[in-house]
Amino acid sequence: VKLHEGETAEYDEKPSKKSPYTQCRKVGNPVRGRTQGRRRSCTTTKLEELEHRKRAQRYALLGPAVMFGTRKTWDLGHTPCLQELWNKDLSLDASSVDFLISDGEEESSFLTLPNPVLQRRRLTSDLSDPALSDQQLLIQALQEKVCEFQARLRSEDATDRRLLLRLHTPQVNQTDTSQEHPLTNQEILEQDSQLSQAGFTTSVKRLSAGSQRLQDYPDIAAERKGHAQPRHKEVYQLALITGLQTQIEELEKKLVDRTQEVERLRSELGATDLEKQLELLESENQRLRQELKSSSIHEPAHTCSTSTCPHSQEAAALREALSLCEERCKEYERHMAELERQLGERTGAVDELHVRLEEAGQSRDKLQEQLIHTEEILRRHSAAAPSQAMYASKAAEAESSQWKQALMEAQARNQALQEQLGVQRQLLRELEQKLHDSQRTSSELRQQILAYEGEMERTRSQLEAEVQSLEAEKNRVIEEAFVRAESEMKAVHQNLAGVRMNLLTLQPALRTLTCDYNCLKRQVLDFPYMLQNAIAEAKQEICHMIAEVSNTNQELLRKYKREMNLRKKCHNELVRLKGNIRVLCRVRPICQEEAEAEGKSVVSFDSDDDAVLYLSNKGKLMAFDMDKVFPPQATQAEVFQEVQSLVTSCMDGYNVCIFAYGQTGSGKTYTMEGIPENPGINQRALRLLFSEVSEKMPDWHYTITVSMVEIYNETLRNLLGDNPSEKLDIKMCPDGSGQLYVPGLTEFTVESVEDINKVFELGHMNRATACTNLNEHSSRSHALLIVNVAGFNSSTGHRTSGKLNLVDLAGSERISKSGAEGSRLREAQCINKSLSALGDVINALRSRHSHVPFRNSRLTYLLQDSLSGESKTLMLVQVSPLDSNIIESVCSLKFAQRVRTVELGTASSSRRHAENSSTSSSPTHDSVELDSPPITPVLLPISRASSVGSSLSSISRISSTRRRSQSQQAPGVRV
Ligand SMILES: Nc1ncnc2c1ncn2[C@@H]1O[C@H](COP(=O)(O)OP(=O)(O)OP(=O)(O)O)[C@@H](O)[C@H]1O
Repeated sequence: VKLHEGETAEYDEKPSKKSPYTQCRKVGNPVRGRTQGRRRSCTTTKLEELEHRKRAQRYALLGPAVMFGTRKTWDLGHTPCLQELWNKDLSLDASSVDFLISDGEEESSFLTLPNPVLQRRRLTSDLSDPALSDQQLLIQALQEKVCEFQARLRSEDATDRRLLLRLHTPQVNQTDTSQEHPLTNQEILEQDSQLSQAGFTTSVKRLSAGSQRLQDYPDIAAERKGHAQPRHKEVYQLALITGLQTQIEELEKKLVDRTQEVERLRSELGATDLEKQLELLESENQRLRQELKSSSIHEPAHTCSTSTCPHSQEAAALREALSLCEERCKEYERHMAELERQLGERTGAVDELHVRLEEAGQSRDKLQEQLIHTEEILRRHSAAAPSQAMYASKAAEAESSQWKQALMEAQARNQALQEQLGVQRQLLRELEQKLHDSQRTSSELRQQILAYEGEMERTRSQLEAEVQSLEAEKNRVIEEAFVRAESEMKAVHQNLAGVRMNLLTLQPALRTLTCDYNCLKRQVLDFPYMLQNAIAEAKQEICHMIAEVSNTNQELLRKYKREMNLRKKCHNELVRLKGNIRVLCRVRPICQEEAEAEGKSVVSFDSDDDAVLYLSNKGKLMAFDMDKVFPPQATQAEVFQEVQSLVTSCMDGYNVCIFAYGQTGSGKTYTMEGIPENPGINQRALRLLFSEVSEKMPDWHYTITVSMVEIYNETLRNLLGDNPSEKLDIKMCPDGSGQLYVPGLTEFTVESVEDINKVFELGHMNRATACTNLNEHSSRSHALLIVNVAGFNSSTGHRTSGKLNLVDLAGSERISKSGAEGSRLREAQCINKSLSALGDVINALRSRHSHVPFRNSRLTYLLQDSLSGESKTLMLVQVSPLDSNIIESVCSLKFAQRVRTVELGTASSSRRHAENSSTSSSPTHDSVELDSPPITPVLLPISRASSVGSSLSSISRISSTRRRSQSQQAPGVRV
């Protein structure tokens, strides 16, 4: 501070309007060629200046602001020249550097330039002046800003400039060879170096060059020399402007870069590719269109030629496909046009961006021009007055802020444009993708079109070949037809000649025929009237005859009904006469194993009488008389035909009982149930009932219900119930009707054969579940199928109720023979007891006992209503033809014959014999005397023979006679 003050004092002691630089020059000039005294004083001054410069060098190291004020050329302040220098900055050569150093002045004068540090100190001292303090503060602020702005710009050029300076240093040294100031040059170089390092070298050089220009205007220079300090301010302002220019340049560069980048991106984004693709697609579309046109041109002719061809349908299909392809092509063309339009829009947007960029460039140029203009104004104003300079600098600062704002806006615009560019790029990518898709689709379509074309070509060739062949065929046929026509024409001509000849001869005949025709015509005209009369007469006759026939029919129907009633009465009378119990015998065939084992049948038949059965027992022939005997070859149908009249009786309200009796294995179950492929009486009876029911419709309505029970060891089981093991009981109806019923017995209403099959299946299944061995179990139990038939005549209101009991009895067995014990013995005892009870009941019934022992067994108790009253009973005795079973066969046959004989006896004698034989009529085989010969009259307790006093032969004869008379009556009697 002392030094500054001292220096300031020094300058204050020499108040002058000239700048220190001018002062120095004026002081320095006499040094070279004037008086010694003056040289001495000048030497002293130089020494002081050197001292100052040393100090300034030290201060120059403090920072760029200090260094900035150390060069003498900073007071030039010619803005245009500065601009020129700026523009020519890179073209500085050795001469300019030389000029920079020597600038046409003496080395001493250069060296005696006032120290900028002193000048700065002068400025600092000026701060004490209140009038200039604001201005100086503003200038200092501007200086700092300029320093900041220029620091970046100058750092790039610093190295180059320094190198240039060093290259020209020898010249400078040569120029400044003054012996008096050997260290001054070195110091200057050091200063330059330091300035270069600080980035101000360029500005200094420019300013040095400007000083040269300043010398071209001596008056202005002189004036400015007198205002050293204001010039420094101008320099600062210029530096500020320079900094702003630098920024503008940078922004310009950025703009240029962005523009180039936009261009590059445009090229990279494939605008040209898109255009190429568009061109390709357009050319492809053009080609396809031409192909389609050509194909459509060829198509009609082809169609016409092949309209009658069998391939026309195929061709039509191909044409259809082709039209579809055309439509698709059109659609893709439209799509392409849309894409082109979008591309045009994108191109327009890019052009618009270009325009905006150009506008930005123009605005930038305008800003530059404004800047130049402002600089000029500033320069002028700075030259005019410091206050104006300050104002100008303020304005420049304000403008610079505006420029900054403008630049920021430009940057923002640029950013927005870049974003738009990104969007456009994305859109272009999408369009590119769409174009790829379109290309792919068009290629596929092209392939399809090619395929169709190939197909059409093939079809066309085929059609052409066919057309050719057809034409050849046509020509051949035409030729043949022509030849044939010619020959026919010849024949026709010949015929025509003959016909002409005939015509001449036929004319008289024609006249005759015409007469005949006229006669016939008259007759034809009269014919409708005649026909009408004849029809009316015929109608009358027909009506008369129909009435007669109708009357006859009525009479016949009445007679038929009367006869039917008579027949029914006769049938019932016949049954009554025959007895309500009929006995049939069936001999089962010998199976293969039995034939192989024994192969001997002891049964024989009378060929003249089918009611007699012979048994050969130990060489003696035993004859048994039955109502009918079925030999082994008798079929199920034949057996059923014999019993069907009884079955239909239940529809008239009778109770019917059909039971099969015989030893085990004699064929009882086969006869009653049969086998699935050849059903027995049970199923056939129900089928017959169904057919009768349908026949009697609609006068009669019948309801058929079915129950199935089993009697095993005197226990009643419900075979159609949910629990077949449950024991049932037989009870008397509480209504006092005397009817029996079984509480809990299941009844099924059946209406079809399917229902019957289901019922039988269920009963069979329940019977099987109740035992371990069904066959054995079935042999030891009685199976009953109970069918109730209830009828109602809707016209007469008459009701009927009948019951059909179909019984498969357990097999009779000789206990003494089988030697059964335990449970088997009990089973046999139960079976024998029930069979004995059955025999007793039958005997009592046929003997018309007042008491019939129905309750002696479950079986007879259950069959009570079917065995008593008006009920009808049929016993089927099953016999085995084997010799090993002859005893059982004899017992069974004897039992059957007793039953039948009792029935045929007189009532009184029957009753008597029945009473006498009530115990002996039991069918148990143990009662048969096997050792004694089975003489029939003896064994028959109350035989028909005893009543009529005849032998076996007489019995057979009588039986045969009855059978024959019965069979003679049968056609009219049987229902
Ligand atoms: N008329 C016939 N034609 C052909 N085979 C028969 C005939 N009668 C019986 N059979 C056969 O003889 C065998 C015994 O018959 P089935 O079982 O009907 O005797 P069963 O008297 O019912 O015996 P069980 O008292 O033990 O029940 C069976 O195999 C059966 O098919």
